[in-house]
Amino acid sequence: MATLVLLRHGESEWNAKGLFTGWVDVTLSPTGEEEARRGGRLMVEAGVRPDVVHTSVLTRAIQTADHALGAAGLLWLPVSRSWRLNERHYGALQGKNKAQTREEFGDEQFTLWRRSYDVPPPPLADDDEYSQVGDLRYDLLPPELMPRTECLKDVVQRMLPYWYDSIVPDLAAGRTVLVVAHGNSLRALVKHLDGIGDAEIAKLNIPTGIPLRYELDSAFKPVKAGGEYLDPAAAEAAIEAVANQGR
Ligand SMILES: O=C(O)[C@@H](CO)OP(=O)(O)O
Repeated sequence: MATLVLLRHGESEWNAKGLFTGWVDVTLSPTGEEEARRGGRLMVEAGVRPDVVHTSVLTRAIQTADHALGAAGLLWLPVSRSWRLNERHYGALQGKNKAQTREEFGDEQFTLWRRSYDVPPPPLADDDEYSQVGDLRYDLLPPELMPRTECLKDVVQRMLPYWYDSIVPDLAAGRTVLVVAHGNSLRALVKHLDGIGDAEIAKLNIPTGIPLRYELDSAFKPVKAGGEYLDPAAAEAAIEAVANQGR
């Protein structure tokens, strides 16, 4: 049996403003920093002690890991980072207000772009102010892998090699693994873990800053579907709020 803990970053400055973020590298809001510290305290209270940490290369996930580990007295843990855990690239929606986008394009199109499995938003132009083309942290990324937009299916495809090549070996070695990432990269991982269907995944939302614990069997599949939030009541309310963004 292996323990995996998933943690979505705390509220970011753009979550607070209701903007589509994707690969834009925004920082945590003060609320998000506190959420992250609380996430660390929840792990301590539940007796969950990660041995290793994996984060995306986006600042909000890195800051969340640091705040959570700091609160848990575990800042010294080994950390690996990968672009494969990044938030879904939101294409031309990056930087746009969610409520305004819903008003402009209608609820059906908004929901399709936001939660469908295989409909990506239009691509983001390389010279757009919110493009990541030229960002130093992607220097070693083969140019053909650099996204201009992604649907959730694309995220599953680029995330799974990291799951199998980097996270599963840690679990197989008996380590408790903490993954600090994003709403949609974690939806992609949960879809894989729980075997959620392409249509059903539209209904799954992940709250900020609340650790989600999975016990995994020898095939690295959940012993209990859906895992367990370390604060289930807070998670329920926060999930509802994420689902209703833009409304
Ligand atoms: O803007 C984003 O990058 C994501 C997560 O904050 O938004 P959504 O939950 O709408 O997919």
